[in-house]
Amino acid sequence: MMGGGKGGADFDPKGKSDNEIRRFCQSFMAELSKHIGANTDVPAGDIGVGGREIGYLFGAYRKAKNAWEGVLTGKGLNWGGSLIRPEATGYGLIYYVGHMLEYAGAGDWKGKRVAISGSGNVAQYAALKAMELGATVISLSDSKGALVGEVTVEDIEAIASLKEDRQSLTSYAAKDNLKYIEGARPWLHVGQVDIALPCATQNEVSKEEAEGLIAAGAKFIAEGSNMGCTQEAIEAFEATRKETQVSAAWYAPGKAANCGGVAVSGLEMGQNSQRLAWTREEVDEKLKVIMKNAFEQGLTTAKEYVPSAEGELPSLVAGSNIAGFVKVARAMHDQGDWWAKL
Ligand SMILES: NC(=O)C1=CN([C@@H]2O[C@H](COP(=O)(O)OP(=O)(O)OC[C@H]3O[C@@H](n4cnc5c(N)ncnc54)[C@H](OP(=O)(O)O)[C@@H]3O)[C@@H](O)[C@H]2O)C=CC1
Ligand SMILES: O=C(O)CCC(=O)C(=O)O
Repeated sequence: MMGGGKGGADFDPKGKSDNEIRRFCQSFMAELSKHIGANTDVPAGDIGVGGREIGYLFGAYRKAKNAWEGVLTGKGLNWGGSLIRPEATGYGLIYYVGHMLEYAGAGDWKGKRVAISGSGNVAQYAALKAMELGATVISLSDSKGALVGEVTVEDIEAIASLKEDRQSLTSYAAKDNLKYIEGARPWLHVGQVDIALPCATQNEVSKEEAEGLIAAGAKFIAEGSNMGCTQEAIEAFEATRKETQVSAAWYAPGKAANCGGVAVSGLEMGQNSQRLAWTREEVDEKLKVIMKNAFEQGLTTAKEYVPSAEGELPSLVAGSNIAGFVKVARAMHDQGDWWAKL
């Protein structure tokens, strides 16, 4: 969502036909269209909302307003969408963690064991990019259970088409490489792990799971999901970060690590305004630059504001929070919302 708003509905698409979903989206937009606009709040996909739903919502908005505007992102490519928007959150997460690895002297993605939760949009593209860069993905999950084992590109493709039909992983006829654990999240079942990427939903890593991940060797934890880790889990990671760089677990919050999605939504709107369509390579390059900046801003702001011991990895959660706060506070100051002599 571009703008200050975020919203949703309690309509459960599971077990509904595409036509029922279409009718729901049209009714929903009959009211929502009064509150959004290309320069107000611009909704995008999120949990349970992908290209199909954005299409139905966009069509209903266009009819309600009798106008084609760049409102709603994640649009189809032949009606105003941007290349790389579907991939952006997952790819961006992997680019962001690439900078964490490099800064911490841990090399690149090659040979890393990566636990991922979720099996929707963010999880699928994070897994594909991690594999492309030489990592081994050792889990996926959904709201019903977890798949643990070495995930292949063919697994992701099959799961993507199953998820398109709103099926659960229970109906994935896993081959010998994957074990399905009903009712479980992956974190305590993956064995030795280097990187953990929560990519399903909020509060999906508890304190005990954070401690289990640390004990299993996880050194890098970055949220693809919004608020994926509980506060207690974040505290467990942050405590380890401070103790020693050798065994530090370095945590990156979703507001920085998953910003590639909203950033490419911004690029989609930019293209809509210019009536242009950039190539896949152009958008991917811009996404890489955006993720590098997001990492560096969090890092340098942490160094500026948070005292740290010699050799300690800077707190990306503090740095990203403070960077966001300072940006908004300065803009509000300059626009006269508050005053103090700076
Ligand atoms: N899409 C985007 O561009 C962005 C998404 N995000 C965040 O990333 C996360 C994933 O979103 P996205 O991939 O788009 O959504 P999807 O709907 O494509 O996938 C969501 C995944 O999470 C699982 N899930 C949903 N609810 C629960 C639950 N209560 N417990 C366990 N698993 C659950 C789903 O399982 P099932 O299929 O069984 O429902 C599915 O595997 C969300 O936190 C979202 O806000 C953040 C930035 C951008
Ligand atoms: O693309 C967007 O505008 C928002 C994506 C999203 O769901 C998020 O950043 O939480």
